Amino acid sequence: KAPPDKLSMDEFLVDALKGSVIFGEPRNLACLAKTWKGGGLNSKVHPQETDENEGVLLIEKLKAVDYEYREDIHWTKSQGLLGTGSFGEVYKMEDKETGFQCAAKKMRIEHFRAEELTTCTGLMHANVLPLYGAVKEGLWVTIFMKLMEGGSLGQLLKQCGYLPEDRALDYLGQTLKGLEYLHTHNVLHGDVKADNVLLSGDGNHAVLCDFGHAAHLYPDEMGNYLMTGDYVPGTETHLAPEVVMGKRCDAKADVWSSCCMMLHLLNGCHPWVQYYNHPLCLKIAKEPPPLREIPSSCHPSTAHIIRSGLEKEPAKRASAAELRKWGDDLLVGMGIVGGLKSPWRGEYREPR
Ligand SMILES: CN1C=C[C@@](O)(C#Cc2ccnc(-n3nc(C(N)=O)c4cc(F)ccc43)c2)C1=O
Repeated sequence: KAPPDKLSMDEFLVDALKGSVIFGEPRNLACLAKTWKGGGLNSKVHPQETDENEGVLLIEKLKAVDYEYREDIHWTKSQGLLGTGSFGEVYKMEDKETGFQCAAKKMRIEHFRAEELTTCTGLMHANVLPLYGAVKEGLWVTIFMKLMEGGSLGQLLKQCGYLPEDRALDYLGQTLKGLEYLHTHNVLHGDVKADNVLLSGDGNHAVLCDFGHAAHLYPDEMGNYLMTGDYVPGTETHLAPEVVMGKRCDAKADVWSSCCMMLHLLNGCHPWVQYYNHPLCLKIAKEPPPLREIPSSCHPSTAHIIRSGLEKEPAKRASAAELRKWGDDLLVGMGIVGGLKSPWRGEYREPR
């Protein structure tokens, strides 16, 4: 290891942060998270230090005490399980000192990918779930985030079958706004689907969550921003052709997934599964896009948006920004400016 005066700023920061929980900056958390990858140093070198507690809290309502933030001592899970994300369970939690409530995703360190934090630290957008901090306690990593009382779009679909077109268009539009922001910050979400879109208590505000499959996008010699590193593929039914073919992919992979999600919202079932058996990867690579699953009752412009996002060639596929713009114009065209016509938890609709 380089002598202290030769450490980079980040290495210096991490050295100072190891073994403590502090109130700090997103950048501090990103640096520390990189040392948690692969089970962290201590789990191998010093197995006895498996209750070491370190991390960075990003909001003042989560209060570390004497550089510690431990479950059941400083914070506690309240009520039941909210959901299960990629490799983790999500709970409602409460800070014991402030009484502040938020959500917490807890996972074993072997399942933790530093990208889950390095991709979302420092990002702030109305349609991206805010990060409140993260701590490691022994061999567990817990990530804190804003509580979304409306639950996930996946849960909404289970309750009401499929969504009316105006609601589906509005949720797709909000998801595309979040994707547009991530893509301009060279982040690929990697697992866009209804389970990873969360809703406010009144169902009107949607945010993208779960960066467990996210990846940083880097420019190649041609200036295309491509994904590198160990991408863990997302949900099979929503994977883009270039992903199943193992090609290096770019932000357009998220656009394909967002339109697979739109088919799920409109039909109440995932694309492909009604026509093909597993493994679906071969079909996604070989077959034409699932355009026959676009409901015939859809507005022609809604069908156009989905077709443009389901182009098999990434270069020909629309970007998140283009689809979002068409979606906005369509909602205006449909006369939906002030508010949506259909209730957000309407009557049950038998999946098509
Ligand atoms: C910013 N950030 C930090 C961690 C993160 O990668 C995640 C996640 C994740 C995965 C699955 N599910 C939920 N999930 N969260 C909530 C909530 N916040 O209220 C929730 C509520 C549910 F009813 C069901 C699943 C839920 C959250 C991420 O994005």
